[in-house]
Amino acid sequence: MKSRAAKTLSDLIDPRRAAIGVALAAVACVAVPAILSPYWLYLAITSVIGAVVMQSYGVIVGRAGVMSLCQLSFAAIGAWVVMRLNLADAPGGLIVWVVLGGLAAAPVGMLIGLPALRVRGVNLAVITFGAAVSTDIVLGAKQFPGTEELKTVARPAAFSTNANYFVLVVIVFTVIALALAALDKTRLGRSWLELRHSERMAASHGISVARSKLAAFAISAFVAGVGGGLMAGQLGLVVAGNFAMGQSVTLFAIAILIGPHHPEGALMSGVFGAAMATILEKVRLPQDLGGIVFGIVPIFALRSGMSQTDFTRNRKRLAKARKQRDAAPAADRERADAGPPAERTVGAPARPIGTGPALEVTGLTVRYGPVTALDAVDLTVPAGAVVGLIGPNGAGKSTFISAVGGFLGTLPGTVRLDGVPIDRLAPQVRAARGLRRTFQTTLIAPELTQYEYLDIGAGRRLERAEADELLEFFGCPVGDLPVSIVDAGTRRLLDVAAAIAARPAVALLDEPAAGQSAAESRRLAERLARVPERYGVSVLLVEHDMELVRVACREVTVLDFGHVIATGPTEQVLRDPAVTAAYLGSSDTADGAASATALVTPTG
Ligand SMILES: Nc1ncnc2c1ncn2[C@@H]1O[C@H](COP(=O)(O)OP(=O)(O)OP(=O)(O)O)[C@@H](O)[C@H]1O
Repeated sequence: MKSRAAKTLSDLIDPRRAAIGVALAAVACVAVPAILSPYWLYLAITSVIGAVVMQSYGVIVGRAGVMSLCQLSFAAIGAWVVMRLNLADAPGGLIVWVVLGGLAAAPVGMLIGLPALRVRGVNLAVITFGAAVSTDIVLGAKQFPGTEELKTVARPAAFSTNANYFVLVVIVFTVIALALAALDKTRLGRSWLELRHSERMAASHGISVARSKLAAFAISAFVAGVGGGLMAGQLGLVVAGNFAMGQSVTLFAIAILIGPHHPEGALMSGVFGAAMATILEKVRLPQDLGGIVFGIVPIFALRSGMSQTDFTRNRKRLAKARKQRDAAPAADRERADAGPPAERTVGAPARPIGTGPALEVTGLTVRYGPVTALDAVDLTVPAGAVVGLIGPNGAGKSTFISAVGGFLGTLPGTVRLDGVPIDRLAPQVRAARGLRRTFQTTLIAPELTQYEYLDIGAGRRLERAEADELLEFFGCPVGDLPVSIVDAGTRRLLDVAAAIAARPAVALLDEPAAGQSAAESRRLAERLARVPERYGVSVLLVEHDMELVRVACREVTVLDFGHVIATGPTEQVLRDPAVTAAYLGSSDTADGAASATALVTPTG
């Protein structure tokens, strides 16, 4: 049986899909030039080149979720390089020039991507639009090389006719589509998906948000540059108007609407972008209608939160997954209800547990303006322990997790992991060093499957047996189910499994039992108590469920208004009158009253 861990080409590219894609491309290469008149063939070439440019939107907008409005500026760079090399009769010919054009655009993409490290959303859109405006101004003032001399771009002999040039652009489109599909399966591709949903989640899995975004800008600029170069090859001479900033915005709207991160979406977008004006002309409708349609329709896509191709693919995937789930043997569900297997026989070995504290926090202070959320908090998680962090609502528990995880920047106080100071490190570096966290609100990308999410968490490709063992242990349905069909409570457990999959020194778990029934919560508590011995991971557990805390934690620290009011063995701390008083102080909330009752009435 083939191992999941061995990353072969067929792991990166679905052979069936790739074969279908290549076959369709081959049919198009034969049929389109044979069927279409020269006019429509020319339009078909324009559409496929448009589709290549849209593939660049597919990377930056569709995959990474970054609002970029200057993709045509990158295309202009590609075209410029091709025209310059053509004017100089540089060696290599058009195909080499096109690649060089893409390579020239990539660093410019990274440069424009630098502000994206600090700003996002509309602000970033404005910055990228500024780049498009600057390109417009520069191109308006300076002509493309070769236009004065009227030296048109020389096509290679094999692609000199339009019929053959169509074949070339289809090949380029197909190669890019296959390369991007393979990239989707790599850690970089998955990191884009996480970025699109939550940068904090990505950082918590050890992913560098900066590197992933810059890579998205560079790759998307490369693809757009290739598109621009092909455009120069098609037209012979290009002018500033071919890359107008307004066009960049229209293509962005098409990207949001159609979803060019899927090959069929890129093609549809290319056809729309290139042929819309002609179709309107043919049916005798005013050209302005195109602009109005592209202004209004994306609003619907934004409201559904999905592009057209995502919507269609999602529906198919959900239907398939529901069938898969309903067909799951009853035994599987029963197993989730029973206790976990006594011994772990698969997967990576447990992390060796040290002797000193796994996590040692001293004097940690966090202020949000006038609110002191944490005031010189000390807390230790001994190696091999599950320690509870409890306290009424607003006590500072989540702030503590974020602060220790590095999500609130550099703060007063020290944080040591396995004896090594980590308090000056970025969140993704802390995660990579062995400090993982989960969030109160999980934002797992619904496009992922359970296995894919565990792979992201682990930072490596897990064996199927190892993935199933983790899922089973934490009470998730076993198998590679799409995340979109598992309920919110199960997603939290999946989050915990993904954190543990990385074998960190310490996992900070923020209310993992929220959304679980009392019985499920009890089961989770029993399993969490066994995490150190089973996986070698020490745990800090934030919870409101006192029954769970009692079963899972051997020690507890209690926070109230950002101060530690008690710390020590669980039962002793829960009987502390100061702790009960802190909870009763918040008994105006249902949570506080319930927790205060649970503190004094152990049910274990
Ligand atoms: N981003 C923020 N800006 C300003 N104040 C904040 C922010 N986040 C938290 N706080 C405040 O800091 C204090 C601690 O909040 P925190 O969310 O850490 O408490 P908690 O113990 O996790 O509460 P809960 O149990 O309800 O999750 C509260 O007074 C809260 O209002």
